[in-house]
Amino acid sequence: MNVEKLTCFHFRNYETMSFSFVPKCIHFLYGKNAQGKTNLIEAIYFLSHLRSFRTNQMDSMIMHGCNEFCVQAIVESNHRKEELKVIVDHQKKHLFRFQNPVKKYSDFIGIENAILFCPDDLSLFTSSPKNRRRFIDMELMKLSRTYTSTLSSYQKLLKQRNQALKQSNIDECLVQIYLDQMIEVQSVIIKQRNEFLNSLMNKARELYPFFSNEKEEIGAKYMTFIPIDPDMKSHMKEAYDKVFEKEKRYHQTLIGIHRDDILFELNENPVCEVASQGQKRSFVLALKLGLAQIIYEKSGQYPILLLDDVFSELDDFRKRQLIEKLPRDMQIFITTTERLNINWNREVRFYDIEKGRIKEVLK
Ligand SMILES: Nc1ncnc2c1ncn2[C@@H]1O[C@H](COP(=O)(O)OP(=O)(O)OP(=O)(O)O)[C@@H](O)[C@H]1O
Repeated sequence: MNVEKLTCFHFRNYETMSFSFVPKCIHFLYGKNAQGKTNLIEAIYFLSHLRSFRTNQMDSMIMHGCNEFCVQAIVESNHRKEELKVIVDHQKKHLFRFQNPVKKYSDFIGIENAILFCPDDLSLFTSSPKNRRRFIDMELMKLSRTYTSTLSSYQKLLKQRNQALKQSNIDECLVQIYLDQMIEVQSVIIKQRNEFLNSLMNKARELYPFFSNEKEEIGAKYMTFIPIDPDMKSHMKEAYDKVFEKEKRYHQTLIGIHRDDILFELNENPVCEVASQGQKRSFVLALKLGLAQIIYEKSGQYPILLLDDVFSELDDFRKRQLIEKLPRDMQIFITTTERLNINWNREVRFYDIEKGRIKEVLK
């Protein structure tokens, strides 16, 4: 998959920008601090995920003093062209594919499939469970439209059940109707999340030794409120029966997949407790490149790889190993403030970014 052309209008510090990029090539975005390198990567990421990796506030991406932004791209996907456009105003996102409006996010997310590796990724191990669930959910949403609709059904049912539990006179029959449906969708979601995590870890386990000098074992466990086995639905019924009196007192659903977590492990200890920064970096690199492999196996093409400011964080050994492991067919965007003296052994293009303007340079 390749971004062939990217157009930004009133996006962060890009007033109007339209630029063509080369397929399967490494694009090296160089510039001093605060010039717009990450903004450009954010625009590509936004078209893939319909959200930013830096903020939950859509408004903050609109150029100061303007009312809306537009990000548009021509993307090559499995030898076919896709034309994608998103306009964001202060109220909402407007999606277009080949200039036709797209109503459902699930029909848009993942058409352009980009994966990101940035310094903030290390917080995956230490931040709240919500971020770890989001990591898995975003990737599954890009890979499967049915996952997106199953997840949004769950969120809708959870909201409805919570509303029913909030009433002073709780309609227990109605609460049970929502619960029966929630149990059905949760068993699907748990299975998909768990299978995805297992296959991702199989890839990551193979890749980790390339980024680590030591012999270490990495692992991950999907943590949910019931045992993951063929009897999941009856386990759920039991668990909800046990907690129902408490739910009535607290007026909300107290257990469910909206509280699940992933426990990442290094030599069977929680990563957040034992791993050094370097080990966390190696772990995330293995996860992201493992993800690229999974996407390749499922879709027949590599995603676009966005590496934001990561080379300054990696030691020489990890830099070399990363370069060696980057698939040759992958289009890659790398931001950095330093001109790197590296033999890439493949086609590389260099760009200077200054005050929201991009210009191709020789080196
Ligand atoms: N909504 C916005 N409107 C206008 N300018 C913005 C907006 N949001 C951010 N900026 C500007 O974008 C610039 C930051 O761009 P970006 O985050 O891409 O920096 P960078 O080149 O990656 O720098 P660094 O190397 O420090 O990470 C800053 O000058 C900031 O003021």
